[in-house]
Order: sequence, then structure tokens, then C-alpha cells
Amino acid sequence: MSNSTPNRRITRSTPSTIKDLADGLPDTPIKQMRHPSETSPFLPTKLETLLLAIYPVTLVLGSLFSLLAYSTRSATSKYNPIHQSYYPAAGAPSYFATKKNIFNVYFVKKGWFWTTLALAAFVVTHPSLGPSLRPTVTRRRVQAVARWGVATTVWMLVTQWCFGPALVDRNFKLTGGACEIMEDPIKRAEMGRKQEFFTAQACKASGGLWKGGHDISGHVFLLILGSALLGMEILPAILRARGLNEERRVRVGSGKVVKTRSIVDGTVKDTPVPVVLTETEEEYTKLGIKVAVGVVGLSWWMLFMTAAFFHTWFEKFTGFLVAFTAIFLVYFLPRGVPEVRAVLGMPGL
Ligand SMILES: CCCCCCCC/C=C\CCCCCCCC(=O)SCCNC(=O)CCNC(=O)[C@H](O)C(C)(C)COP(=O)(O)O
Ligand SMILES: Nc1ncnc2c1ncn2[C@@H]1O[C@H](COP(=O)(O)O)[C@@H](OP(=O)(O)O)[C@H]1O
Repeated sequence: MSNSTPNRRITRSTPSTIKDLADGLPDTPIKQMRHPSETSPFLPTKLETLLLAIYPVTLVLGSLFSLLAYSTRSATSKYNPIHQSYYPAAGAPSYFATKKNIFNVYFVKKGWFWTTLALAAFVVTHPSLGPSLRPTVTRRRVQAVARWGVATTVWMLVTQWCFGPALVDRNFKLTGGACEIMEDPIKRAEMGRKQEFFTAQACKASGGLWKGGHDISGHVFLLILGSALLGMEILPAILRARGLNEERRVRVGSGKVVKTRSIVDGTVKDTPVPVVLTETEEEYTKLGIKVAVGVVGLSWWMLFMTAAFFHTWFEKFTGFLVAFTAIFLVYFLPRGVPEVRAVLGMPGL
């Protein structure tokens, strides 16, 4: 008997995984199945990695710009670590290097409001989440609001209030920082009575200097978190509009890691039903995406400006780390933990 019988050949190359099995077969239905992925579901896809890499690259480029640019080297004022900016502002190297620049005052300082507004516009207009401009409650809308809720909670705890002072303020104090009232003796005496001003805002508002500790950059944190939130939400919609679909990896109930195409509500996905929009609905859909892209673009520019003109390298780095931790919680944890995914869902799924 010859070894070359078809049966023998199959026995000798016994596949060890479903992937091997699918790869070794002709184009049968089993080959078309999505096979389990061996990569961690917690990791971003290639496109996501590329897009998320823009943040550290922006921070590094901004910091290098401030070292090398003629405008910063020739500025009449110097970087002052206590003010975390060029001081006095009149000699700053650029309009964007002053705290009172209009984009800082009305955009970044109200950054969570703009992020929320842009996300709300996308959620109520985009047909991938529910009927455009109709107040229908859909699972995808509820999950988008839940993701926003988690991100908002993190934003609040980090920058606004955490059962008292916000985490950035607590961290500042823990690392040896304090509020120093330099000029006004009355305020100084008042401060002695109250022991200390516990938040950066209260300290600065009383004319004090918030100094001595490690001040995580609130701007870096807010600009990265807000723009990544919008980016991660609209990315699947943008890809789909261009006929693309980069599959993400998710762990399903059985413990297997599969690609997103394999699951929708826990079942194998059918070909999506095309959504037919009226002309007006299409206009609003486009507007929703444009508003989000606009907020992301302006956030990127302000992040670059913060990197170039404000804070130390380390303060920017910790702002980036805290923002990425929040992004992980909202967008990557649900991919690997089905119970979390059941609540938060995933954009576009
Ligand atoms: C899919 C989303 C649905 C939302 C559903 C909610 C229903 C809402 C109905 C209407 C929507 C519009 C109202 C939106 C409310 C959003 C709540 C807010 O965010 S209001 C707060 C605005 N404030 C800010 O954005 C402050 C931002 N600033 C900071 O975080 C800090 O100042 C800083 C990080 C920039 C650092 O500050 P510094 O002083 O240390 O420099
Ligand atoms: N891109 C930017 N444009 C203007 N001011 C900025 C800025 N980035 C940071 N700042 C200012 O630098 C200080 C530290 O910012 P943060 O810790 O939030 O990153 C803040 O000052 P004030 O608190 O005095 O307004 C903030 O307004």
C-alpha cells in the first residue's frame, strides 16, 4: 500500500489548531469561518496602533520643537516651572504659548463639554447607532452613553472632584506640593488659619503659587482622552463608509478569542442590512462626523501646543499615561472581558 493515498496524507499532517485545519482545506465553508486569534484581545488593531501612536509622537515632537525652534530660543521670557508656562506672558514665543489664548479659554478649559457635544451629535445622527435624529432608544446608543459615562467619571475623578480634591491635586500634594501665598500678607495669614488650599484652582484663585509637587498635565490628559474617545467611536463608521472594516479581536463566552466579524450579539453575523437614508438624514450624518473630526483636530493642535509650550516632559508623560489607562478601560477591557462588553459594548458592533 502506498503512503500517497489521500487518507495517509491527511493523517500525517494532522492539524493542531482550527486555523491549521482551515488553512489546509480548499475553499470550503470551514475555511470561510473566522478562526480563533492567538493575539491578545486587549491589544489594538494595526490601524488603532497607528492612530494612538499619534499621541506620544505629538508629545515628543512638541517638546523637541520647544527645544529647537527659533521662536522659543529667542523669546524674551523663559519657561517658568511654577507657572508651567513662559512667564511673563507678554514675552511668550507665540500666541499659543499664553494661557489666555482664545482656544485655551473657550475650547480646552471647557473641553469635556465640547467632547460631550460632539459625541452626542454623532450618537443622535449616525444610522449605525439608531434612526437618525429620532429619539429611539437602541442598544448601541445606550452602550455609547455608557462608555461616555465611564470616561466622564474618570475625567471627573482625575480633574474635578474625587470625594474631595481631584486626583491630580491629591497627587500633587502627595509628591510634596503645596500652595504658597507669596505676595499678600493677609491672604498668607488666612491660609495659615485654614492650613492650606487643597486644590490648584482654589490656590491660584487666591493668588497663591501651587508649587513643589508633581503636577500631572490636566491638558494632556483631557485632550488625549476626549479626542481618543471621539476617534474610537467614529472610526468604525468612517471605515464602513469607505467599504473597509478592520476586525478587532474579542474574547467570547467560551474563552476563545475571535475576530469581531464572527460575533454580533453573540451570534454569527449576517451581511449587514444597508441603511437607506433620506437626503436630510445623510446631511446630518455627515455633519455629526464633521463636528467630531473638527473637535479631534482642534484637540490635536492644542495637544501639540501644550507639548511645545507648557509643562515638563515628565508631567506630560504622566498626563498621557492616565489618559491611556482610561482609554484602555473604556475601549480595550470590554474586548477581553465579555461581562464588561455586555454593558459597555464596542463601537460599531
Ligand atoms: C453620548 C453622550 C450623551 C450625553 C448624554 C447626557 C445628556 C446631556 C444633555 C445635553 C448635552 C449637553 C450638556 C453636556 C454636559 C456635559 C457635562 C460637562 O462636561 S460640563 C463641564 C464642562 N467643563 C469642562 O469641560 C471643564 C474642562 N476642564 C478641565 O477638565 C480642566 O480645567 C483641565 C483638565 C483643562 C485642566 O485645568 P487647569 O485649570 O488645571 O488648567
Ligand atoms: N495649550 C495650552 N494653551 C494655553 N494654556 C495651556 C495650554 N496647556 C496648558 N496650559 C496652561 O498651563 C497650566 C497647566 O495646565 P494643565 O495642568 O491643565 O496641563 C494651566 O494654567 P492655569 O491653571 O493657570 O490656567 C493651563 O491653562
